Parts: sequence; structure tokens; C-alpha cells
Amino acid sequence: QGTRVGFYSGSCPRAESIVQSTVNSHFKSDPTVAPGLLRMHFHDCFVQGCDASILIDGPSTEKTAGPNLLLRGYEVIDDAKTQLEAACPGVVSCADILALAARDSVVLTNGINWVVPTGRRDGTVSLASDASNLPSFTDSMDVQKKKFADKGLNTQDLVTLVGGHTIGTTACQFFSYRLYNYNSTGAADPSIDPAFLPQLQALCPQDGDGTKRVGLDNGSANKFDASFFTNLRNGRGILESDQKLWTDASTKPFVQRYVGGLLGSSFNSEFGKAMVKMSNVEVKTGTNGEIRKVCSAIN
Ligand code: HEM
Ligand SMILES: [Ca+2]
Ligand SMILES: [Ca+2]
Repeated sequence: QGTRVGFYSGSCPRAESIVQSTVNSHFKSDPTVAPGLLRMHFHDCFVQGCDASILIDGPSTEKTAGPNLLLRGYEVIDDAKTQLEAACPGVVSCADILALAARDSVVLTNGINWVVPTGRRDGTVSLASDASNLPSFTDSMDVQKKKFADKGLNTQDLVTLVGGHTIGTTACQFFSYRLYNYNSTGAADPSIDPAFLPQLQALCPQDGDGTKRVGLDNGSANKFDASFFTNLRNGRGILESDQKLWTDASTKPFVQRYVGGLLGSSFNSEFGKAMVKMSNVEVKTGTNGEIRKVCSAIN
């Protein structure tokens, strides 16, 4: 009663290629949709499972919650859904579209390709108050591990999946507190490489524009590679939660394994495996949930 590879091979054989070509065409005009869709899928899976609850419009739905305000790429899912409804009405779930689009986004940024089991159904509940399940960049490592464990994801999965930060950007508002008066010390977060600090301060001046965006993987924000982990080893993580993966003894060995060298290449294949795991969190299948007609509204 789970998801399976090729769920649509009989009912909508072009489903996966329609999603892929839609993601590709949006990516060409706006490459930020790739990190946007990967993050959106993660935020979907952690709240009510991977059921497209994140896509529902309304006054107090998930997308209105703080951690979801900067998600991007909704237009890509809507576009794919429109084309899928024309090709095979009522067949392909929005939850599957999002899971497939996340994989296609990784492929477009030169990451690994993996096979996405499908057959998810769409949820009918979306509440902003449920977004507290999502990890925050200020969470302690214990809290982060607990939030992942609650979804059946272990410490290795956590480190591997946060490696999704190898692409994309963050707004200055989420890390500039580390650069100037960290924990009221009057100095910067000591885990930041002193040679890197002035660069970050130049990107995010004190009392500057908090909405300005900075790459999460310094020097490699457009490429899906293991560079993110090398940056962590070198004190060049951007979010406090990312840098903690290196400073915390329980996660450091996993970071070390992905850093550079011959084993650096293992990150991509482990990421694919961890994504399959995350994409199956609390999925609705069979007769649970529904197949939405429009991804932004329940039927
Ligand atoms: C401890 C867990 C995590 C925390 C605290 C966290 C936090 C954040 C924050 C604060 C941002 C910046 C948002 C913005 O300014 O727009 C971000 C961006 C991002 N996150 Fe995470 N994240 C976590 C795990 C993950 C996971 C598991 C994935 C995917 C598998 C992921 C994928 C992304 C991507 C791709 C971006 C860039 C988004 C963009 O460029 O629009 N994150 N994350
Ligand atoms: Ca969800
Ligand atoms: Ca990268």
C-alpha cells in the first residue's frame, strides 16, 4: 500500500515527461525555481506528509506560516498540473508532481538522477499551525534530530538531506545575527572562518537589507555537489544550523565522509536514497486523500 515506481505507466504514460519538460522550461527563464522546488517538497513532506498540503491557498493554510513565506516555484506546479489535466484528467496527484519536480530540479543543477516511486494522493488539510514541525535554523541539534526522527529519518538522513543547501540562497535576515553581536557577545559567531567573516559582512551589512540573498553553498550555489560539506569543514556554512553539522560531534562524522576526496562523490548517491525516504514520509495512497483538480485548492 505504498508508492511504487511507474505508478502512472498505464494511466498516464507521459506524466513524468510532462513534469520534467515543465520544470526544464521554467528553469531556463528562472533558475531559482530549482532550489525553490526542492525546498518546497521538503516543507510539504514534513507537514501532514508528502501530500501537497503546502500548495493549498487560503487565509491560514500552511503557505501562510512563517517558515513557508519565501517558498518559490508554485507557478511551475500549477503549469504542470494544467498540462497533466489536459493529457490525463483526474489522474496525477499534485503531491507526485511536487516529488517529481524536486528530483528534476536536482538533475537540472547537475545532481544525481534517481527513480521516484509515485502513487501519492493529495491531502485535504492544510493548517499554518502545523508548520511548527519544520526545523528552524535556530533549533539545537537535538531538536533538529528529534524533528527528523519524528518523520522516520535518522541522523545520517538529516545530514544528507540538509546537503540540499548545496543549491539555492538564503535571505540575510536568517543569518546576519551571526555576523555582528552573536548571543550578545559583541563579536561574530566564533564558528565562522575569520577569513570568511568580512566577506559575509560585506554581503549583509549591519542594519542592511534583510531580504538580500546569499548563496547557501559559498562559491557553488548553482551546482549540486559536495562543496557544501567542504564549506562546513572550513567554517564557511551560512546558516547557524548548517555550521552546527560540523561543530556537533554527532553529525560531524557524516559531514567528514562527504567532504572532498574520493568519497566526496558518495554524497550524490546518498542524497538520492535519502530523498526517496523523505518523499515517502506519511504518504496517502490507495483510497486515502484525493486527486486534486487544481493544486491550490481541495476538490
Ligand atoms: C535543519 C533543517 C533545515 C533548516 C533549518 C533549513 C533552513 C533553511 C533556510 C532558513 C533557508 C533560507 C530560506 C530563504 O531565505 O528563502 C533554506 C533554504 C533552502 N533549503 Fe533548507 N533547511 C533545512 C533543511 C533542508 C532540507 C532537508 C532541504 C531539501 C532536501 C532543504 C532545501 C533548501 C533549499 C534548496 C533552499 C534554497 C531555497 C531557495 O533558494 O529558494 N533544506 N533552508
Ligand atoms: Ca504536506
Ligand atoms: Ca553546490
